[in-house]
Amino acid sequence: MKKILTPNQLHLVDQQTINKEGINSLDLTKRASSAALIAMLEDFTDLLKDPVVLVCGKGNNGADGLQIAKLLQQLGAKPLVYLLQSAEYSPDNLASQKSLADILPLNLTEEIILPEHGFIIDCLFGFGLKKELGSSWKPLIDRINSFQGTVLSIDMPSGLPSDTSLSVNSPCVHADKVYTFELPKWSLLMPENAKYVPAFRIVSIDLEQEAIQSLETQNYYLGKEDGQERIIPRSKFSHKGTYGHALIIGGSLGKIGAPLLCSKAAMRSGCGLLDVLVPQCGQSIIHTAHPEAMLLSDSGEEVLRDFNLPKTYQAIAVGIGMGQDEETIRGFDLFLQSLEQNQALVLDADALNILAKNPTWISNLPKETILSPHPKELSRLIGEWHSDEEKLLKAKEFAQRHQHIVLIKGAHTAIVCPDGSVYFNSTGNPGMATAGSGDTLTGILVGLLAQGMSSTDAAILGVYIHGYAADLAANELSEIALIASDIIRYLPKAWLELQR
Ligand SMILES: NC(=O)C1=CN([C@@H]2O[C@H](COP(=O)(O)OP(=O)(O)OC[C@H]3O[C@@H](n4cnc5c(N)ncnc54)[C@H](OP(=O)(O)O)[C@@H]3O)[C@@H](O)[C@H]2O)[C@@H](O)CC1
Ligand SMILES: [K+]
Repeated sequence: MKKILTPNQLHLVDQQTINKEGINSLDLTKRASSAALIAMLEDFTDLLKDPVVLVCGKGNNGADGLQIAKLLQQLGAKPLVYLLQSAEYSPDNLASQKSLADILPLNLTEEIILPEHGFIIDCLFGFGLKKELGSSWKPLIDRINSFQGTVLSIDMPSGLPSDTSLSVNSPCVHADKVYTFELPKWSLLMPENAKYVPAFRIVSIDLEQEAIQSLETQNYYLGKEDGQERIIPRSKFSHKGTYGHALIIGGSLGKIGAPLLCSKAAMRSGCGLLDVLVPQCGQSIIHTAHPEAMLLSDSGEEVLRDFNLPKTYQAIAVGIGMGQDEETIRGFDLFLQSLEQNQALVLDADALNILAKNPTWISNLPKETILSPHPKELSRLIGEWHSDEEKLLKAKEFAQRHQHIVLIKGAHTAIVCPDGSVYFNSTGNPGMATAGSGDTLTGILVGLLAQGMSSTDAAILGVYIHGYAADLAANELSEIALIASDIIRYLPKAWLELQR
């Protein structure tokens, strides 16, 4: 997994890379620039043929821009290069200026000339931005944002501080894509910054891994290897008992689809045996639609009432489609009280709503329960927030206080752990914003927990593979047409790909 570091830490890693390799800062800037250009050319082949304007600042982000301009010239392109007028350029910036013949002066009072189409490469500020940009920057940033072509930002969209969220009123480049060096930056992952960063690509520049390892952080970005290394291998002499017995509790009249999706996803994630506890109205539905699952009977006709568990389970998921009938709430309370402290548990949907209304019941949850709320359910649990940062802080405070895992679902779902670590997911797409998507995640989680995985590992692998299956599905079916059943349908492919 990749660490998410602060600007000071990033500077340190740059410095240690320079020291360890015995190179100078300009060498690293050149390396970064050519890596960024290669990535941009892979994504936008027209970059060599359409008009390109580089807008460069006075620091090393600007130096990157000047070096990219030089490389573009060497490839036969004729980019326009604007450089911010300043009395204090960084040394790399000054050195890079020398290698370019035609540099146009950029000052905040004069409008830059832009072509009708093509590209702007935004190199005004990278992670060196110390605070939000003042209003004097607004005309220039507005001009860039009014450009009809494609805006590519180097390292950061200029104006977006890398380690905090931006206040709504400060000027900031709305990039079409950001090419960020080596490690993802905190603010690129915040949903409220989506308008500045609709997409980003991490460009490796071979920074010193030892230096990165030595730095402390609680924030991580998940990659494929993090999913891969958590996969449970299946042994030749194993049997269904080896892979755990899971239980799914949920459903109510009109909402039997939720536990059905959940149970299918659980078995498609490798658990050996699965029981489903639904009210009577759902039993034949589950039996017919998911013959691999076994049914437990509840005396409730339309809603769950008994929560009567005849045996013990390696993992239980509860809440999906359950509703909040008085009888269900009473049964759920008794169920919580009956749980062993080491019971692996996932709570979703109405289980969370009931908990939010009865916060003292939270103390009955086994440690490291995974809570998988959608945003409304999350706010009922942790209270309202005014920014992504506040949301994360509140979720973290909740996770640490109660020693549970809280999922903040969305683009880059955050897995907030009891020790304060936060893992941001890298898979998934907007096609997942559809009914039943959360039920499939809960199914995957309980399926993994049943196999004996720790809650943190199950959350990391579960969230990753859920998004990965949805990405494979969207590639073939489109984000628009994607439905939750497709995520389950593509789980086998996702597991195969992840095992490669
Ligand atoms: N060898 C390396 O280090 C490598 C670095 N790399 C590249 O360098 C970038 C980091 O470079 P950087 O540290 O020079 O910072 P950068 O983002 O260019 O901006 C700093 C300038 O902005 C100014 N400034 C700040 N806030 C401001 C504000 N609110 N309003 C106005 N001005 C403000 C600040 O001025 P000051 O306040 O210090 O006077 C300073 O002049 C990084 O993102 C990556 O692209 C890669 O090539 C890999 C190798
Ligand atoms: K930039």
